[in-house]
Amino acid sequence: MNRGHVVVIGGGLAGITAALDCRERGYSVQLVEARARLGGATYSFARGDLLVDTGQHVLLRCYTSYLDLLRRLGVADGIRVQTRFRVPVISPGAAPATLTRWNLPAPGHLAPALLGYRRLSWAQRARVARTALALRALDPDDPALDGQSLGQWLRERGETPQAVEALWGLLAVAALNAPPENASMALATRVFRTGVLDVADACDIGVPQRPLSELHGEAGHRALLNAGVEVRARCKAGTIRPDTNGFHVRVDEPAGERELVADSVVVATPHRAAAGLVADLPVRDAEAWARLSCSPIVNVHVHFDRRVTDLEMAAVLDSPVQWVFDRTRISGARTGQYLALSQSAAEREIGMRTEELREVFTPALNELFPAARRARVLDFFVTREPHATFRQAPGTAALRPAARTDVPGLVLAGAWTATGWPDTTEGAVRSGIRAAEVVDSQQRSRTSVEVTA
Ligand SMILES: Cc1cc2nc3c(=O)[nH]c(=O)nc-3n(C[C@H](O)[C@H](O)[C@H](O)COP(=O)(O)OP(=O)(O)OC[C@H]3O[C@@H](n4cnc5c(N)ncnc54)[C@H](O)[C@@H]3O)c2cc1C
Repeated sequence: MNRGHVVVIGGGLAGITAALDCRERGYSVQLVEARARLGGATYSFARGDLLVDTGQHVLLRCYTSYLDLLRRLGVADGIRVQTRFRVPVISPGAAPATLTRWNLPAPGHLAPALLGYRRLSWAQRARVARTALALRALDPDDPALDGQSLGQWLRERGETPQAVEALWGLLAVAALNAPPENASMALATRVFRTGVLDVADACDIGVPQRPLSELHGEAGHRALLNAGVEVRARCKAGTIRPDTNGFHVRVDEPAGERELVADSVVVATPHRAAAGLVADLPVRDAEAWARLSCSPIVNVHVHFDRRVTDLEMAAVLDSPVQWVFDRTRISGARTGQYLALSQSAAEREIGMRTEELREVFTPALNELFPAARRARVLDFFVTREPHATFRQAPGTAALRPAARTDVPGLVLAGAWTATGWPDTTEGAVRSGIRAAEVVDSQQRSRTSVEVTA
């Protein structure tokens, strides 16, 4: 049965999910993607003998929709989730600390680790416990929360700058790609409640064990073709024109320009591209989407000629390095050790040249890992994503649109839409699921009106 025809614009995780779900609901689907590959913001490239991910995409066990998508794509084994949350926290010249959870019901699962977290004084640890309980009582969907920053809220609870830096900020900067002073308290509440405080095992960290292009773009492409979706890569959507029967989508592809005709259109592009695509349509507040702005992520990649650390992953304090990941096995490196340093909210680093970054990060690694001083650097390179996420600042909840627009049949998806989640792989997948639900409910009500008319 064909319930109608859907064009999905954008082949990131949101578009892949929306296309698969629409197909499963009985629609014929075309997915158009401007680039030569699917996967959107998540991709890998070859450099020498390394397969490099442009960003380290970690997840939490509470990313249920994303993990379910990977099962549907047949690549669930490409993720390893810790059996129990454990993050080493290292800093130059100091004994490492560990953040971990115990097998206790929430929120007690974190109490032993907090008690043993030597980066904070006893008074600071007691304060953190009280603050965590207060945070647990907040509602992430409360619009008032979005008016303030995590930093301000923590200060009002008496959290010291050291506790913010060594604990709250450590997690928030990575999760929200924003420092606590610029992070929406509503999104921070979502991260800390859903990801850390409410359910004991929600915080277990998952790390992709295969390059992201394999996990998302290639597996997604295969699954879409198997499901019967027509995938048009190198196909950039230009304008969307509605008529009485649906939509005409003008696309530009290597063979030339053409028009696709659809009953429904899902726009699953980043927010600025989406605003451009709907600019001529009566979609309320589209011009405000630009105010979501962007936050950069920079990854510094260092390939040593030998092992310099046994850590697979660590958070770093008192150093320019934020997080370090051992990518040796996953990248297929044949010699030495390949580390990726992931720098979120990288406003400073995004404008620095590779040589300048080398001058900062080589000594920083030497301080963290003494074995690095004797190692030779085989390769040092940088990947910069200036538009990695939208700026997850106070006031952005009001700017994030719902999937349903004012134009029936025109539906939005993308990690930047109003999922209630931060700009994450989980948010992207949830937005795709929601977009397919809206397409289906609108199409059903339209066809039932036509039948009764
Ligand atoms: C460096 C980096 C690190 C990250 N780390 C993490 C992490 O650790 N954990 C986490 O959960 N999330 C992380 N994220 C965020 C996560 O990658 C995104 O939230 C998610 O991938 C967004 O998916 P999306 O489908 O909404 O958008 P996108 O992936 O941006 O996909 C949109 C697609 O639309 C296409 N497009 C745009 N315009 C057009 C057009 N006119 N016609 C056709 N196609 C078009 C684009 O080419 C793109 O493929 C990170 C992101 C980056 C960049």
